[in-house]
Amino acid sequence: MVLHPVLGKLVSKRVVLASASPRRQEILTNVGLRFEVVPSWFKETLEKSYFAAPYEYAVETAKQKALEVANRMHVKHLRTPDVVIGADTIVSVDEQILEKPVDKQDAYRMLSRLNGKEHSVFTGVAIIHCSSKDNQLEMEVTDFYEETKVKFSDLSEDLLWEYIHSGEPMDKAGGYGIQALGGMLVEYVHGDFLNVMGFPLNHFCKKLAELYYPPSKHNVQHKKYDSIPSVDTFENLSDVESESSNFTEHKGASKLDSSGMCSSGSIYNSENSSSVRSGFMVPLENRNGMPENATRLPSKILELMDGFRASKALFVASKLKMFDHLKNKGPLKAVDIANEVGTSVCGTERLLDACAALGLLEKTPQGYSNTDSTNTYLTSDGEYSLHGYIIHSNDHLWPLFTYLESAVKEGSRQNHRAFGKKAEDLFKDYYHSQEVKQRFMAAMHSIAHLTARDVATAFDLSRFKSACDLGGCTGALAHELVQIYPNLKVTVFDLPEVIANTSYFQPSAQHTAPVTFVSGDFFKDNLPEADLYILSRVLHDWPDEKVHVLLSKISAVCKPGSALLVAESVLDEQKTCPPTAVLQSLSMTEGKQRSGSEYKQLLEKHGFTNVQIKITENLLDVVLCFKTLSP
Ligand SMILES: Cc1cn([C@H]2C[C@H](O)[C@@H](COP(=O)(O)OP(=O)(O)OP(=O)(O)O)O2)c(=O)[nH]c1=O
Repeated sequence: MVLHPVLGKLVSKRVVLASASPRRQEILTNVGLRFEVVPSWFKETLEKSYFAAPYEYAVETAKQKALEVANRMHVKHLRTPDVVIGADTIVSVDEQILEKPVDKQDAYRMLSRLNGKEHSVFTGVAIIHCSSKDNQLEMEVTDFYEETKVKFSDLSEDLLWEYIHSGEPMDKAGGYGIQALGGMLVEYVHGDFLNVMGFPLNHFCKKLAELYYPPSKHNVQHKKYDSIPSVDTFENLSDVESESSNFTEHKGASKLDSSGMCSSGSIYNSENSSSVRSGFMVPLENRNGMPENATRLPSKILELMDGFRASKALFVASKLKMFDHLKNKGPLKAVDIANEVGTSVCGTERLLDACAALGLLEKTPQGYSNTDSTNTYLTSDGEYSLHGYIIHSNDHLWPLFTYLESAVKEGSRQNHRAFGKKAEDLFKDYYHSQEVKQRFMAAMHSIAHLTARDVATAFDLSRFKSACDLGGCTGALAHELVQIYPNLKVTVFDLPEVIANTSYFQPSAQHTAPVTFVSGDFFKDNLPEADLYILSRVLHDWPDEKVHVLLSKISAVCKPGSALLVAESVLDEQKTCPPTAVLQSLSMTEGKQRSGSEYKQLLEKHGFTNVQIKITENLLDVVLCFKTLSP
């Protein structure tokens, strides 16, 4: 999917759409972007005569909408978003700006002006990247606009009034909605249709590409970002990715303080095709080479020092199912939640306040309520719930990490200290305790379900007729695959104890081809036949020797032209990125996280060639390779 790598840059960020427009929400949701909606309170009352051109008004309004939300979220809830997106759509005819009609007469006035003529629809968009430094909000603003020309046919008075009485014009710029009944009024459209609906998606993706994939130093003269970057292969992963990993190093945005003032001095300077600004913060150094702000609190370090408290607060609130109660009954006071879950009122209040401080809850005089992303990810029954993984982190990983010091000294797992059992014995518990098994499967399911779409679409797999997901657990990836590739038959192959417990995790309404579950041990048993084998989150569990055994087994059953898809978090060549994968290594299992070149080497050794790696930035990256004639 071509757009995906660019939008993928937003996956790990807290994205807020500062707009109440259902069309904007729909356009961004349709392309898989996950975001919170916080409608802006900015009143659209800027003095139009101050703007030289109509689009300048739309851009400034979009910017003010986004700034208002960024500031409000920072100040009111101490919950600074990473990215805030604002937009404003206007219709312009004869140099006049038309916004939403205030009543039916106003709608009639607007539609009559548009009747039989061509007009322009401008949407201004502001993308604000926020960060909080010593509790001060810092913002980098990028803005742009898109113009689409629309021509109305000659329309009769009756038709105009009939349209107005439909109620459709009232919440739309220019008094019409091209995407619904209003489409009947339109003779032609020149330009981006979605721009008329309120959000120029294509230009937005190009702007993100400029921000996240800036031209490299070497070819700055030649590289022009008028297209959206597509799949990163192993060969071309190098400089663009590494140079773009830290947003604050990018040119192409203006830096604002929380008052909305641009540090370069200019508050308004928009161009259609680019918005290159100056004004980057460079740490000042005094003569001794000591950063001048050394006496200010180092926020990153403080954040890390407090990280364990934050994690535990999240774990405990999840374990006590506080987010579930709030989803069903919120807003609730601390005393109500304490009564529901059987905890102390004072302890509950402190925990809920901590969750609010961490941005997981909203606190108002009416009580506490979940944020949108808490409803989506933290309640136990949501489709994209991470509850299973959080409970696994609390019950299994937390005790292990308590013994990290011994783990580092001894270079081995600490299961015996954390659980009084050796790792092998603990593993047997998974088979004997139904509760532990379900918890572990729920944890694996959470991650597999959340990453399934990215894994399934990282490469075009439509050429394959059959796939076998080795260690595919609950079938979360398999179900996504059959949905995306209707001609693909997918088999999940996993241990009998796992397969026996998959029914709980199956999607309730199955509109797609069913997935087949087969029990077996991929080290010992024959593998089902397939054109495409999948190993998702399997290889990092095993040391190289075991990986060789498994790969040679797959290679032996793979016919030439068949492929192997590996989904893992791929480390950079320095092995310091991404941090989640690097931190996971501290569990000291006998397996390990590997870099792109390590995966390439392992796979090539077993006759797999044309190794391509796609960095998805959503926990799991994807490696695809093909079996050649002779290993
Ligand atoms: C011209 C046209 C506009 N529109 C809509 C897009 C925008 O939602 C709306 C213009 O109003 P806006 O002020 O841009 O947006 P909004 O009020 O809907 O939301 P917010 O201010 O919270 O961001 O008109 C259509 O849906 N179809 C059309 O054909």
